[in-house]
Amino acid sequence: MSAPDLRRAAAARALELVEPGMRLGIGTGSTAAAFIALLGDRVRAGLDVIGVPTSEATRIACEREGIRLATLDELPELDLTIDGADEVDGRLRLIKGGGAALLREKIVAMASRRMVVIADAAKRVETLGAFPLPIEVNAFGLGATWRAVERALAESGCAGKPLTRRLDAAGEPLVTDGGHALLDAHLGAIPDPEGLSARLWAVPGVVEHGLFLGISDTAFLAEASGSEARVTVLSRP
Ligand SMILES: O=C[C@H](O)[C@H](O)[C@H](O)COP(=O)(O)O
Repeated sequence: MSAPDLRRAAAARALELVEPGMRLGIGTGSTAAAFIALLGDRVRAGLDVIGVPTSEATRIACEREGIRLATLDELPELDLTIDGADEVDGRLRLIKGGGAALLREKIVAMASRRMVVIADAAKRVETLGAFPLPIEVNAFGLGATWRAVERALAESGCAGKPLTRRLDAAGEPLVTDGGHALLDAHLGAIPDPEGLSARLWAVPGVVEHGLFLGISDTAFLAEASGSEARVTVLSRP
């Protein structure tokens, strides 16, 4: 059972939630790409839905599949967002942004009545933080914001942990779809995600961070079971 097979299994389970006429938030990343491909098949078979993409990459993928798209200006309320995650804990708290799309992903998820996560079961963790936490920051005053973020991390019990600037595939500083820089906090473990979230939001220059807390209510997690994929449903307690 390959990783793409597991992603497809989780995506297929989420597709069962999609009903005709729904306004969908459409996530970013390799698992969301599997969902977009399956949704495209359904759309070509006659399913009428409209989607808001969470990144330029997703917009292009959806257009290729013939999925009707809108902006959040046109559709400020969505029924359901389906998206991947980099880590999921037992309370459905997430780290997202491995693909640099966290800002649009959070805006779209918050505009949705429901956000459902699709992921390989390997993304399930006991404690968030092994995956570097992405922090999107305004490029103006980056040095000062960097220092302030380090202080916020230290106050949250994550002292002395390295902060790095995300680079793109060409090795240049990455610029997000929103025109911002991205820092990655290599924390190992986040003892208090809610506290860290509040401290990061208090830093001028921080545009958004990759902690998604209290946003998603369900995760479909796929793992190999013999030659089959088994999808486990994780619900927020
Ligand atoms: O910015 C990207 C997103 O948060 C992705 O949903 C996340 O990184 C998971 O991506 P993948 O499904 O490729 O593991």
